[in-house]
Amino acid sequence: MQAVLVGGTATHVRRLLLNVRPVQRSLVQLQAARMASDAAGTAEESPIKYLGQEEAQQIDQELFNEYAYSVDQLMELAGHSCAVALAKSYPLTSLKKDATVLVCCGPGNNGGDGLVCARHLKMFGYNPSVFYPKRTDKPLYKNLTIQCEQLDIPFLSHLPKPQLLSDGFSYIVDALFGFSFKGEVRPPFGDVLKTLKEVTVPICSIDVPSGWDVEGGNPDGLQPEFLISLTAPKKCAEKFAGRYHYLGGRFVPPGIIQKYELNLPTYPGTEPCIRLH
Ligand SMILES: NC(=O)C1=CN([C@@H]2O[C@H](COP(=O)(O)OP(=O)(O)OC[C@H]3O[C@@H](n4cnc5c(N)ncnc54)[C@H](OP(=O)(O)O)[C@@H]3O)[C@@H](O)[C@H]2O)[C@@H](O)CC1
Ligand SMILES: [K+]
Repeated sequence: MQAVLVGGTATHVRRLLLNVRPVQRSLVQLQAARMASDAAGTAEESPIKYLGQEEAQQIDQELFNEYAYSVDQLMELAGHSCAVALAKSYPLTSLKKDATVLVCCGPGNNGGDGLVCARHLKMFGYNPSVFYPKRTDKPLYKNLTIQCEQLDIPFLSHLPKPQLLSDGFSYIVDALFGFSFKGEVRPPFGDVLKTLKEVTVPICSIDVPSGWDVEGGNPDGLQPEFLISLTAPKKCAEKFAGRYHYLGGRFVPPGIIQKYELNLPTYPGTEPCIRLH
């Protein structure tokens, strides 16, 4: 705490810390740190942390097991932040082709984020379609699928050729694999990634560009124009050379931010996402 007791803030901060419950302390400490750096006027923000694969999975488990969040909750917030960041990058009025968007969903939670994102894009006035080749039997995914179907979001039975995709869609959301992707791509996703590599419209990746090693990236893989990192960027995001890099998933409790030294930027106002570059 010494580092944050600057100028007239010391007594105020001590009083605050005495009067709050332990779970609130980290919030107060975060705020105190901000007050201190504001007061000093010199402190530079530490750089945001880029997570390794194991660390990302550890945080994921901690959110569920120790912080008692459910997958549905976080997926909803994550998918919503993806749709908002996409709408900021590709405003409805700037799109031709009736604002058609294709959302490609994989078998895990990254695919679930894609289904949530598709639903919110529809609510925002876009015309999403979904390609979801390997479905999971769990109720969460079934429900997300029904919710999309009830909004008349079409599900494609196969992935069209690159030329048709480029002609038919304004951009393509890549929600195939996130931080649990490992090893060589297995069928049917090799063909899917090959097709996506050939399209000429922007590819927009959720959390990790699919087919990239979560830490090392993939210089021969997809080169998305847009990436939204969820919770915190993964190491591979250092290799992202596209136009829009967002951070979303504004649900990380201060305890986790501190424990893993995430150094997350401050989200503006009530925004669910923030542009990193
Ligand atoms: N707390 C958070 O941070 C939150 C995270 N969230 C989101 O969850 C994402 C992580 O989700 P996840 O853990 O379910 O894994 P994900 O990356 O979707 O992939 C798993 C699937 O891929 C498959 N698969 C793997 N490798 C493969 C290969 N080589 N070739 C082919 N298939 C392969 C694997 O198959 P299996 O090994 O089971 O056969 C499995 O089916 C994360 O990135 C973020 O988007 C938010 O929803 C909520 C908050
Ligand atoms: K992805």
